[in-house]
Amino acid sequence: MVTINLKFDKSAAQVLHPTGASININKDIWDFYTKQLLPLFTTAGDDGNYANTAQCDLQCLQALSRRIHYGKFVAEVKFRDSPEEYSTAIHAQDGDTLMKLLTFKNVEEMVKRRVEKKAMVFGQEVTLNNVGDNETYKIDPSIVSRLYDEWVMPLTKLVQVEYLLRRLD
Ligand SMILES: O=C(O)C(=O)C[C@]1(C(=O)O)C=C[C@@H](O)C=C1
Repeated sequence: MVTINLKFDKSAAQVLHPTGASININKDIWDFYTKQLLPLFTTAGDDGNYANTAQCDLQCLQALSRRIHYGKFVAEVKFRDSPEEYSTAIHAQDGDTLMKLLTFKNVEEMVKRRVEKKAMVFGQEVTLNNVGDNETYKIDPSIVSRLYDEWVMPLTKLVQVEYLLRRLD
């Protein structure tokens, strides 16, 4: 059982429809993180750094969970922008149409390029004599782009669909 709690302050929570609180996909996040993402940038073996590793895993999982569950707020904004359009699909409980309505491929492409660039800029090894080595990064920037393409954005959209399906309850 994965229990990573998100703490939104009270005023933020009131922006959402109350049933939004019941949406929690931390189990899916745990699964892709441990089974698919970690093997992309770790090597098998035991370096003995258990405490540091656990702390870093926890930070990553919390950051991912927060980012993905923010989809509730994005969905609320989208609903308020076009209530009629979304309501028709919600009344029909049509998740596929909701998914189409809330998807913006051009934005997704921009996000992927931006996170890859960020991983290049902030993931450089900086030494005194050599500020920034363009060849060596702490994490392969293309994996960061893939992380968003294959898991972060799809799961953010899943949260949005789940939220919208219950938005008129
Ligand atoms: O920007 C939006 O409209 C979002 O819903 C966020 C997001 C994302 O996760 O970054 C998700 C779906 C869209 O297709 C584009 C981007």
